[in-house]
Amino acid sequence: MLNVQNISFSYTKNKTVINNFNFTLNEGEHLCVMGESGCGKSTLLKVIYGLLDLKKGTIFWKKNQVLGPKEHLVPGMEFFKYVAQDFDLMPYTSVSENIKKHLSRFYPTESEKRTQELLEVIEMTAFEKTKVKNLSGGQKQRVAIARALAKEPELLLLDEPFGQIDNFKKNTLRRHLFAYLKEKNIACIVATHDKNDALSFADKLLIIRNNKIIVNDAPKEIYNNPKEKYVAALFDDVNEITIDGKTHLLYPHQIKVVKNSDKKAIVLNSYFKGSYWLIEAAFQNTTIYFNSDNPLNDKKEIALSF
Ligand SMILES: Nc1ncnc2c1ncn2[C@@H]1O[C@H](COP(=O)(O)OP(=O)(O)OP(=O)(O)O)[C@@H](O)[C@H]1O
Repeated sequence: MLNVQNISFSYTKNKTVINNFNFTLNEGEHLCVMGESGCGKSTLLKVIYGLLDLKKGTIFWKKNQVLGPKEHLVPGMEFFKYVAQDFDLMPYTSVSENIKKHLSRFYPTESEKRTQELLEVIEMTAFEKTKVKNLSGGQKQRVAIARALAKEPELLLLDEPFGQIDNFKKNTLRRHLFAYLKEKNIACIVATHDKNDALSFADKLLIIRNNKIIVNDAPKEIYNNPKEKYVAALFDDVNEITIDGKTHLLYPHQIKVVKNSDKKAIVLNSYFKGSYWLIEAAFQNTTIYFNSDNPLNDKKEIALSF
């Protein structure tokens, strides 16, 4: 189990980036870390991997304490792997050599089998002989993930793992990768801006705001009962609507157009979203967003139900 206890970290004296974080993660569990840009997601991964020295607190993986560069000559924990945003690969060697570099040369058959297995997970079998320098950003990102998995770490730390990968590939890669991690009982922590990483695949979701953890729970709980607008806005457009003196946070799919109601709005815009339209409308001195099967005419008055 990963046990993060009362940790704090700052790069400079007067600005704390991680302020008293506490959480645990079991073996094989999958945690997503979300929050606005600059809130400290990447820093948290680096601290857990042992690349930075903590100001306060402790991190343990089972009985082993994670130590920073001050106390650990070669930074980075042996049973962890960390894939940074700038995946540092060997550009002049092939995709399969990059993966194999981390496998034992004494067992060539095993090593080849494992490389093939990982090439399949990242859907790069066709590129096994291609030099890394000739790959696209997204392809390099996939090779970096396979390389990190080569030695089967106990904990995998991924920083925006699908940031450079197109939607089509991203969806299959996510499914393959997270199923593979579960099958091998590899725990993982993913720093992401993408709600799909969290909602469909994470066991737990941790949300950071102003350098503090504000929520740590199952993604479904957080999505269904967002504690504040900041949290709901990580998943979708969110409407803050006051009804009878009480403020409600509503996602666009929770507002419907009806024939009659006392809640009237004026349509401002309709945005095509593929399988539905997102309607922008003026309601009680504020702008709201909701979904509709069809576009609505600008300036039209409509009745809504929440
Ligand atoms: N090496 C550094 N030296 C000083 N400050 C840094 C350093 N790296 C990051 N920071 C600052 O620490 C804060 C947290 O940065 P971090 O990269 O962890 O955020 P993040 O949540 O991962 O952001 P993003 O989502 O944009 O990747 C930011 O204010 C950033 O400017």
